[in-house]
Amino acid sequence: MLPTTDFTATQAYKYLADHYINIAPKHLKSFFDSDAARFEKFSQQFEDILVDYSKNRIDEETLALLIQLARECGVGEAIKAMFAGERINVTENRPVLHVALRNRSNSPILVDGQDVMPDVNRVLAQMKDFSEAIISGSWTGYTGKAITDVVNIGIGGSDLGPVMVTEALKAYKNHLTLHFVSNVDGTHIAETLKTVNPETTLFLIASKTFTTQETMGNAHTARDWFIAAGAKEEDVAKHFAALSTNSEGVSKFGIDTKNMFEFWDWVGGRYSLWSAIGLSISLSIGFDNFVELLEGAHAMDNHFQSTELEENIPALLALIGVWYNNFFESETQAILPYDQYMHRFAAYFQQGDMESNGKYVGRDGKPVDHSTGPIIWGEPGTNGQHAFYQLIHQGTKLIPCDFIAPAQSHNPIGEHHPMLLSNFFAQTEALMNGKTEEVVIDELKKAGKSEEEIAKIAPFKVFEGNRPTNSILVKKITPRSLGSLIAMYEHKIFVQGIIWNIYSFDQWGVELGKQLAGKILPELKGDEQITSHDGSTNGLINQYKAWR
Ligand SMILES: O=P(O)(O)OC[C@H]1O[C@@H](O)[C@H](O)[C@@H](O)[C@@H]1O
Repeated sequence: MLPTTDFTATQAYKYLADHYINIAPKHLKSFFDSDAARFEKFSQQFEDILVDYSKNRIDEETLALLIQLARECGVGEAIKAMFAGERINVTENRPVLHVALRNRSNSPILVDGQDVMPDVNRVLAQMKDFSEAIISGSWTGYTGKAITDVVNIGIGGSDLGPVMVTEALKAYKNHLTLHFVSNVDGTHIAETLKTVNPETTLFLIASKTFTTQETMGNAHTARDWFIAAGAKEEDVAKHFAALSTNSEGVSKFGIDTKNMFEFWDWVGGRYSLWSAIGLSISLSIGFDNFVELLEGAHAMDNHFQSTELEENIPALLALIGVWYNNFFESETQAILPYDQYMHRFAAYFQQGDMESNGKYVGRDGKPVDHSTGPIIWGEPGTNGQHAFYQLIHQGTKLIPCDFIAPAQSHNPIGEHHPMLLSNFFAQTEALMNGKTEEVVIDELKKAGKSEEEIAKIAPFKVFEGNRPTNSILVKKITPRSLGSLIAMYEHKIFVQGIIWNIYSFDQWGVELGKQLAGKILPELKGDEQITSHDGSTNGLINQYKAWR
């Protein structure tokens, strides 16, 4: 079971609080000035991924204390408990075993004495056969034509992972066109259906619970559209498949359970892209590439499981995050991929991180007395540079940033990639070093400005720097390296949840809004005035009724 250590009561926390007083006034630049080997000391390479965390406001003592903190909080024991299939998702009484989905070593993982690997392998084999049949065209639609378009209907974890990965690995994509419908806003499904042909479209209804309002609404609309186009009930089997844990719900919807790709309640929605939920990935890039993605994640799992904390990449990233979150009191964490294909990576980890660690109740059932999960955000470079980097460079908030870039581009056109990478390198350097007043004045003098002009403008051109970043340089974004990267962030989130003494694998916080929407929906039907809510909610509903 997981420990319930109050992390602010640990010895290491107290040491870190004192140590922070020494580190806070130091400029990041000075750490490099005083240690020629800093890059070697504060970077780790895992396969084709180099993680450089040397541009952080840490020294060797900081890391040693953070590692002591991890030990006092039982991170090592927690890792063992997760991989052993213990029910560490206590509030839902479930194990947390997305690692089993990519357990390529096939070593047994027991849940209640039962090895889960035969089931995992069975569904993988089913995904392989299905993907091959669809891709090769041997699976045909109701008029005998091969499938050309795949529409994944799902939301949250049943959407974001497949979207992010199929986009990130677009360079590996085959002839199938992928579409993703998530929003219950009718516009999403309507605009998608305009672009596809019922005879050649496969719908994947992706929902762990098969009860999610948005997904069920979109799935029914897709089915009605399919039938209205001239297909018969019995044709549904050729065009609809379900990715779910709920076989009863799937049959009720009218999908033959032969077309159901199963997963299990020990797979969290936001950790499910490795499961049957990844079928759209396998269809888009082929099953062999999907397996490569799993292999990459498995390699990172092995690293995470067997490497001492001092060299454990997910743990180190987690600890550095805790340092900023709880000692520097930074509120957010930016994820900035310098890779256009990875344009949904930050959005994916908004769910991954914020749904996991956005909690104020500790594992002891009491409100915590410290800050927990950060606000995750980001956009691909260089777009972000021309939008929000101003605040990162000169704003009043400390924003730790992860910069991610591939050394090799899938589209090495002219000078584009060196241009992109020059920005990747320049930004972290600029954020660290800043620009002193002296340099600014010198530049202005050289530009022929008068003393008076210089005095007026110089303060605005100074950058204080000292802004921390991690740089994650990947040789190339391949299915394998992407798998490792995703797993790296998943485990980082896990370690932080353990340290913050919260449960990272439930999501009760999304329930209240759903419940209230369920109550409000029938109230929207008639024309009568609504008075059952507070003044604001009543006023808004009644105005909606007047205007619709
Ligand atoms: O896959 P399902 O059951 O339709 O759920 C979709 C999403 O539903 C949300 O309510 C949950 O917060 C997410 O974690 C989940 O991924």
